Amino acid sequence: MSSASDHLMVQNGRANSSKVPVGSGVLESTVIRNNDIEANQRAVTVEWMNSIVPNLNFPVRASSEELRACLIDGTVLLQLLNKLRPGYACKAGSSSSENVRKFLASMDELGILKFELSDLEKGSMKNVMDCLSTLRAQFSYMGVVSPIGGNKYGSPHGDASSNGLSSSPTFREEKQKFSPDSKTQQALRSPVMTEPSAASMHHVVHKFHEVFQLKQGRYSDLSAAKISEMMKSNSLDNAPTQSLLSVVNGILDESIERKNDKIPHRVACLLRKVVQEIERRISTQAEHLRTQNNLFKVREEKYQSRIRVLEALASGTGEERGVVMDRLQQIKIEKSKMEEEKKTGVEHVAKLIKEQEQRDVELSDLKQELKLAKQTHELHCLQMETEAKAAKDGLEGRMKELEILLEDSRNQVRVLEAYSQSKSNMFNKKEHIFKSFVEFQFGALKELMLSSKSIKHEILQVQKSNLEEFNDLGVKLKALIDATGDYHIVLAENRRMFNELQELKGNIRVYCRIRPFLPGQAAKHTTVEYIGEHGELVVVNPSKQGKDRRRNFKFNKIFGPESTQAEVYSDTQPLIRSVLDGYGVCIFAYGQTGSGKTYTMVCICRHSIISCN
Ligand SMILES: Nc1ncnc2c1ncn2[C@@H]1O[C@H](COP(=O)(O)OP(=O)(O)OP(=O)(O)O)[C@@H](O)[C@H]1O
Repeated sequence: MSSASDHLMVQNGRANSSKVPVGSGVLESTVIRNNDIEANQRAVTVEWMNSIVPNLNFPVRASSEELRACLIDGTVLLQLLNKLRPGYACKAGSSSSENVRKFLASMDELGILKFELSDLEKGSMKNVMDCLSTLRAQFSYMGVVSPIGGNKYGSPHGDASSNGLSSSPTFREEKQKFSPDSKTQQALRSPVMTEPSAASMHHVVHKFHEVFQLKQGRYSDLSAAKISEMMKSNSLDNAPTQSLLSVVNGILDESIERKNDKIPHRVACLLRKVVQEIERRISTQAEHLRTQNNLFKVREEKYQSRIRVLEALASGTGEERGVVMDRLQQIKIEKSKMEEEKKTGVEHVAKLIKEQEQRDVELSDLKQELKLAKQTHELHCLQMETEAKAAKDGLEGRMKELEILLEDSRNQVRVLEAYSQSKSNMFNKKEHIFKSFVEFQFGALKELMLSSKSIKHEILQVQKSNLEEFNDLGVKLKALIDATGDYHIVLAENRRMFNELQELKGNIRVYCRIRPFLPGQAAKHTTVEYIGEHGELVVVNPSKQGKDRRRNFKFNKIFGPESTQAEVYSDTQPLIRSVLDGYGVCIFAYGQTGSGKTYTMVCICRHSIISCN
């Protein structure tokens, strides 16, 4: 047992052995001792929980609130229960209260005084710790037969002597070897070995059904090896008591039926083993009952001491009365404080009532505002509905228009698709034409390239021939240039000679041109009598006599009435050449009006333009 447990036992011993004195000091010391006992009991229980639930490591001297925080969700309680009752396999639920209820139901099943859910939530933790302490004590001291085995598979409540086993010589001999005390101590020393788990119990039951119950009535036929195997294994220790009793009854019935009072040796050994096991369990159970009895005695002593304390208080001395008066004074002070708090509370309530009235007024105002807002909102809703209806109608109309537009658009799309298709066909045709054109152009280009090559070749040949011709022409041109030089010299000489000839003809020359009669002139009577080849002119004036009648004139040349403009120009043409050669020349006409000056100089011909030219 742990140190905490030892300490608890010492404290329990002191509490039990001490006599309760009369007076408040005694009361206080008793209360303190009871508190110490509870604290130690709690520490032992916590240490026991730490040893069973893995990784719990809860502080041994934890406070009530710390314990409450640890146990409130019920998972630790269910873990504890699953460790103590492996076959129970109680899973944690969705809520903490569900877990705690499962644990409490299991406590009901085990017959342990349980606590209430409210105790764990907000009440005293003492009831909780008492329950856990009882659970610890039950599983620690019951040892051999667990509450599960006892309840589920039958407990050895029956008296062993009733089966006649106590009268058996074999039983008496073995009973001396395996006394209850030694077995109990063994059970207390190794509770795990003597306490069958649910899983092992199930296995053993199955095995016993196979080996014993299925072959009931034929125990004598069991082989020695089978019996020794069963006796060697520890499965007999873990077997349910009901099965063990069934085996004993079966063997005894078999022996009675045979009526020869002989039991085979191996069956007798098995019988002895089974009886020893039953005896051990009975003794363990008796030990447990004694332990429980002691616990109940301890509790009775505790309650007796409390009763005595209360009686001492009830019949206390003057000193106690003083203590009581002091206590009463304190209570009065607390009462006055509470009355003040109550007064403050009343004022606070009045204040709250006023505030509530204000809130009511505000609430009524708010209700009015809410009503107005509701009406406004309803009007607004109606208006909105009207607008929504109008908008809906408009949207429907718009939808119809859009549908018509959509249909038009689809038609246009179809037209455009057809147009696009025709365009595409046209483009394909054009592409085909263009390709053929390009091919034709490529062919033509090739022909052109070939012809270009031939032309280039011809040009080169022509250039070659031209070069030859140019060379020949150069030679000829050189000869011509030489000849031209001679020509210029000859020309200059000729010009010089020409001008000299003009000078020889006379620098001042007088020509006479006789105008013919103009059409429409009445008297066509001429006065020119003679025109000589070398410029002689004879004019006759019939109105005069003598030498004035005939007058002779001499000119460089005379142009008669039949002379043309060409004839006049041919005689003056060399003068123009002299002008070009740089000589000064002046030609002017002289005569009376209408004599033909302009006609001769300007050459405006009215009748014979050709002749003028
Ligand atoms: N040789 C000619 N042959 C025929 N007609 C001529 C000839 N000479 C002059 N005429 C005619 O005579 C007319 C007068 O000629 P023109 O005007 O040349 O005279 P003019 O001397 O210039 O006169 P004016 O001094 O008044 O200017 C014109 O009608 C012209 O055609």
